Amino acid sequence: MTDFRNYASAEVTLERGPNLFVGRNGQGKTNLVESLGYLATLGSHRVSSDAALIRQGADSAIVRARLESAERDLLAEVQINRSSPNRAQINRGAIKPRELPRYFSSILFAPEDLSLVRGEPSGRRRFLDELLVARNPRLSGVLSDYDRVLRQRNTLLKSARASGVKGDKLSTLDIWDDRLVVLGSEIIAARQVLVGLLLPEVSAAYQAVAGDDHAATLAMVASIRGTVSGDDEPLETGQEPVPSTEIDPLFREALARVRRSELDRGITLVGPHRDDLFLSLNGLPARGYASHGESWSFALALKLASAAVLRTDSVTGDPVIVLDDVFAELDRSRRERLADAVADYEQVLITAAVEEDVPERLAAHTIRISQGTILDEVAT
Ligand SMILES: Nc1ncnc2c1ncn2[C@@H]1O[C@H](COP(=O)(O)OP(=O)(O)OP(=O)(O)O)[C@@H](O)[C@H]1O
Repeated sequence: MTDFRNYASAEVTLERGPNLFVGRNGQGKTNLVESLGYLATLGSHRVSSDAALIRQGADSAIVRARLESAERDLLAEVQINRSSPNRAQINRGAIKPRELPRYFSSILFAPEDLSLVRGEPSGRRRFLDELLVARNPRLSGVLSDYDRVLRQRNTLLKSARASGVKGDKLSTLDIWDDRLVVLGSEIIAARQVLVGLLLPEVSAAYQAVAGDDHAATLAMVASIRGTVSGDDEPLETGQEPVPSTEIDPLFREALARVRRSELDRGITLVGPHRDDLFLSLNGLPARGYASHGESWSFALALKLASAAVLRTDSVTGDPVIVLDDVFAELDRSRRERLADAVADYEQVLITAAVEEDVPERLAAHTIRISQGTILDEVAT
């Protein structure tokens, strides 16, 4: 890392299996794993803009990683720039930054994950979309095109509202509707397939971390079916997937149905940006019903399930598992069960302020961090 967060320059060697980063609060443990997360997702789990990732006073940050697996040995690099587009390289050859996730995958567990269960639908949509892109980087283009069309369509709806609805505005709206439906249907279909893959993994992972079978399930709730999720009210039920050939016509019908309200409100009311992932435990919605401990187990189960899905079909092989500050949040038995659940992943990175919170078998390679400096590496 160069000029990444509080690191002026630092280099660290990671071993196969577990690597534990320890240090007092605010020393740079999370910053370090965040830099690797950036290579995998081109984003941070803590901030939505890149500016905070660049060291104060510097113009750009660089993250460079040597990625080694049975089949290949790559040098991946990303330069995050304050005032020009980011740049990326593989083996010193330029690539588009958005292609990086093709080469490296990682699943990050963090205290913020609790909001996957208890928070707003937008967090669950982001969770699904990051996993979609990790499995199929081409979809990042589809997702960003959809966002662009959505913004433009909303602008048009607002201006139609302001100026009184005229015929020419409506025919332009029809063109945007078509783009919205084509891109949005692809996203809805891909999310449904993903949820189908996650489903068996989530129930197994929940049992593995909680030690109980609480019948953890998940299902998409599609706004094109008429179930629009309010951002603050928990949903009461999930739904069967929409057959893939029916998504496009259902989307068009839904747009026709809500057109008047859309023109009144100046926003797009149906589409994948309004969908939710419904989570339930023992037949009850997890959001609003599950206890704190159950919600944590569910959040961990979602992340473990993502890792299991990536491991079976990603060209990048096992995702690197990153457990950022999670052990402090868990009771002893869940700590042990989480350690067991990640034990057979090729590489696991753990951060902790209190070393004793982490099960001993994960402390084989311990790295101490203080004030943005990698102090020493202790092999125990
Ligand atoms: N862009 C930046 N430039 C300089 N310093 C930064 C930047 N971003 C964050 N920092 C500093 O990094 C430190 C936080 O590091 P980090 O979040 O990695 O802590 P941590 O070791 O994981 O701590 P904790 O155990 O509390 O989670 C803070 O002191 C913060 O001021």
